[in-house]
Amino acid sequence: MSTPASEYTPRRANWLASSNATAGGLDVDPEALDDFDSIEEIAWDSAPLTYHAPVVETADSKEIAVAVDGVSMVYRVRSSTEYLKAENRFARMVKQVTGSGWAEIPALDEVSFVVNRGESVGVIGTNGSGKSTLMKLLTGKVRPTTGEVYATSTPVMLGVNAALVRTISGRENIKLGCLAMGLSPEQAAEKFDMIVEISGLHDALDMPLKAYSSGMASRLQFAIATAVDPDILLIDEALNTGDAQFRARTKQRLDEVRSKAGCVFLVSHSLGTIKQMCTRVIWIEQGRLLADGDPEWVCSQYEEYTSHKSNDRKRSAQIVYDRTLLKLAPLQLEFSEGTRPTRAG
Ligand SMILES: Nc1ncnc2c1ncn2[C@@H]1O[C@H](COP(=O)(O)OP(=O)(O)OP(=O)(O)O)[C@@H](O)[C@H]1O
Repeated sequence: MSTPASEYTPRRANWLASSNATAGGLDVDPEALDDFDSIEEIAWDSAPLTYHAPVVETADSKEIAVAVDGVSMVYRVRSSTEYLKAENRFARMVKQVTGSGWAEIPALDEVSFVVNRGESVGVIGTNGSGKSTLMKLLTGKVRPTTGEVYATSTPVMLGVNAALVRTISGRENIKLGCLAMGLSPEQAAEKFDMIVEISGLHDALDMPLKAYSSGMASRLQFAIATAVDPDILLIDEALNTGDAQFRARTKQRLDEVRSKAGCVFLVSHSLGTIKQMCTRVIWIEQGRLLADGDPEWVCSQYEEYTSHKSNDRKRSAQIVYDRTLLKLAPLQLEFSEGTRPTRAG
């Protein structure tokens, strides 16, 4: 799908190459310079950036499961302070009295990618980067501000928020949950063993739910939610509640979905879970698609980025951001006649 990116020469390397002459023979280790923001400033301006032309991708209707085509999302929310930004005094007073100031919160910016059947895609990014927004758009329940999401079948969001009844047992909750998700009583009975198996709660099945720990309840909710057999499955953070055994069983279930020619999206802050479960990783940062590819590589860039961020090394974080972005070939989607999948929703 992607064209090999031309090699990116880190700016610091360029700077060091030119500075060797002036370094008076001193042996300077580039890595040792990482913490010096002033040096980063010099490095920053010394090398030009090169950007790729977009890769035009013709979507193959036999392979494709989801296509996200130039999607941007801006939330509009009422803001109590927005009136201060009104153009003149009168407008400001009106807004102040009516409280009608609106603030715009950009969440996604021109995101494009294609996911084929059988893929399991991890979605990573720091807090507020736009992962959940992307998931909401994939379900089709929320429309993007611009761009379009296409899917061959309606993606199903698997959350841990399916309602459970506290006063009845886990066993009864499984039956009730399946019926609530639209399964017939026969289908619910068929799925029962699998749900118990995934939840790992064999011994606690007849206890009322109020006696479950929150982790146990989450596992039960998650297991019930997996009873539906969606073609495209979206999971947002749900896997963080379980232990290693629970994750292993869940992986098995996700592999089943994938093997039935479906695809899975998994949002998680746990890179271990992502690497274990996914065949491909998408990194969304500040609303932009920053990387899309091999889980090991994308996660390692992300780890480097977050480590710089958490140590307040803004320049170094920015360098990792830019370097990673340069490896991404921007995608321009093209549908051949009659092959455009339906809009998600
Ligand atoms: N319903 C909403 N109304 C207004 N702004 C929103 C809404 N939902 C999300 N946002 C904003 O959109 C941006 C992206 O949020 P989103 O929840 O998609 O990020 P995230 O990557 O899932 O974050 P986290 O990892 O913390 O769950 C944030 O700036 C957030 O404040």
